[in-house]
Amino acid sequence: MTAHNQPESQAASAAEQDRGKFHRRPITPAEAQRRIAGYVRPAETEQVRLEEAGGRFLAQTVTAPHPYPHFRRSGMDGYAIIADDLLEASSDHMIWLEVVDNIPCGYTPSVSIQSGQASRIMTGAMVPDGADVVVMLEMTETRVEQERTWVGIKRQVEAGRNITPIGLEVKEGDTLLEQGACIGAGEISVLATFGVHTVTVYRRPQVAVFSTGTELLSVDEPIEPGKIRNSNSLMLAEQIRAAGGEPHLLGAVEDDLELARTMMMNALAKYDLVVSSGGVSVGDYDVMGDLVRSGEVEMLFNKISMRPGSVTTGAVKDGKLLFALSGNPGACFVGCELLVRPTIRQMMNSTHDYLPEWTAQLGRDYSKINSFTRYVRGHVSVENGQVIAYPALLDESNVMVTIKDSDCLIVIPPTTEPMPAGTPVSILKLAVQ
Ligand SMILES: Nc1nc2c(c(=O)[nH]1)N[C@H]1C(S)=C(S)[C@@H](COP(=O)(O)OP(=O)(O)OC[C@H]3O[C@@H](n4cnc5c(N)ncnc54)[C@H](O)[C@@H]3O)O[C@H]1N2
Ligand code: MOO
Ligand SMILES: [Mg+2]
Repeated sequence: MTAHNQPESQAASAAEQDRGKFHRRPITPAEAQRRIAGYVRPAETEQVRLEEAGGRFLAQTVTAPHPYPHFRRSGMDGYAIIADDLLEASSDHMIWLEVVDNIPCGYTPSVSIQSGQASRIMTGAMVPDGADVVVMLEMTETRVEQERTWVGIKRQVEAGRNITPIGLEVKEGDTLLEQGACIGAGEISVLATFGVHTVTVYRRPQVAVFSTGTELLSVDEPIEPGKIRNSNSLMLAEQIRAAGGEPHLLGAVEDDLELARTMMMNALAKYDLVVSSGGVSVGDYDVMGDLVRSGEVEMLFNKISMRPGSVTTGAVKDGKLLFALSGNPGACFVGCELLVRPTIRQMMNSTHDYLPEWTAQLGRDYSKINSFTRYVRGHVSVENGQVIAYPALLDESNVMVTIKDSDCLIVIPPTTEPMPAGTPVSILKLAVQ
């Protein structure tokens, strides 16, 4: 359908429809986030092998079944002895102790140490009872006499040296990892250490992604006048993956209410979360805006006092959330980072659901004034110990190319004055690969 062959019945009610489109009540970004959070349902859980758990979110709290280390551990290759045996040692007075055992890693000592004795011991091996210090091999010399081995030491050593006590890192019963922790290399090391070889994690939220726009070509199609390739769907899929969700690319539909309705309803029925791009503003073919207002879904908001993405729309149907993001790539990107990413992470109980907020100095003047909060894409650098955030030179909602150069969103509060370089600003750090 083109603007020129619009049916008459539609034209007749255009004025009424327009009123519904225009009179949107903006809510703050924080209020939009709060409303969404009220509808987040936790994802189901599943068991995965530890080697496949990277990037997943723990659905169990893990406590330590034993202390770590669980035996007194030597930190050096050397001799386990009693520190008091060296009280008389000095550079001109070598103390000789009899070597009564040799303890490699993985073995238990065969004897306890008595005064006058030493056990040769390796790094990581179990320190024998009685010994309270391990003297490094380099500080010793040995001699063998009548098949008995002696170790000589010329220095005093303080008790406890080179012995890691039981439970130094972790006491039995300590909380190791909280539910909702994202499993990275450090977490895997902890879980492996304590024998957790299968982990209960949240299922990745299954997120449907589709775009609306008669102008959209798929990525493999040649360009045509008036048409563009559908970059938002793939961009969103990557953002969703990075947030911990599993994207499902459903393609694009033309700006047709029925096609969009079918796509949206099918997506809502099949997936945990639905994210669309395009068609949420006030244009004649902005079908997602119309759909959400139609009452078929419960609208949570259709205007947020932010730029880009002021027309970002949120809705819920049968307990499932729908995000109708703006078609403009910049607004689509920001809407996903501010609203979709936290939702995915909240579904997996993440304590780090929202983008981390830092304080920085504005790196160059920012002259656009607005009554809405702006989330300006930018990049951070540290200069003379100060975090500086440089706004992208092209940051309009419809600009695509500078998204890739950004590692933060600079928060410019509503203002009537241009903001000079050096002004303290909040920035939201983007998780850059
Ligand atoms: N009269 C008004 N016009 C507009 C307003 C307004 O308040 N009054 N708001 C503007 C703002 S702000 C934004 S943001 C956009 C929102 O547009 P829509 O969400 O309705 O998106 P579309 O109209 O479908 O497309 C906008 C733009 O984005 C391109 N696009 C769409 N989908 C994709 C995609 N999948 N990949 C790449 N690019 C895409 C599309 O071709 C358009 O250029 O409305 C303003 N207008
Ligand atoms: O949604 Mo538009 O991006 O407010 O600029
Ligand atoms: Mg539009």
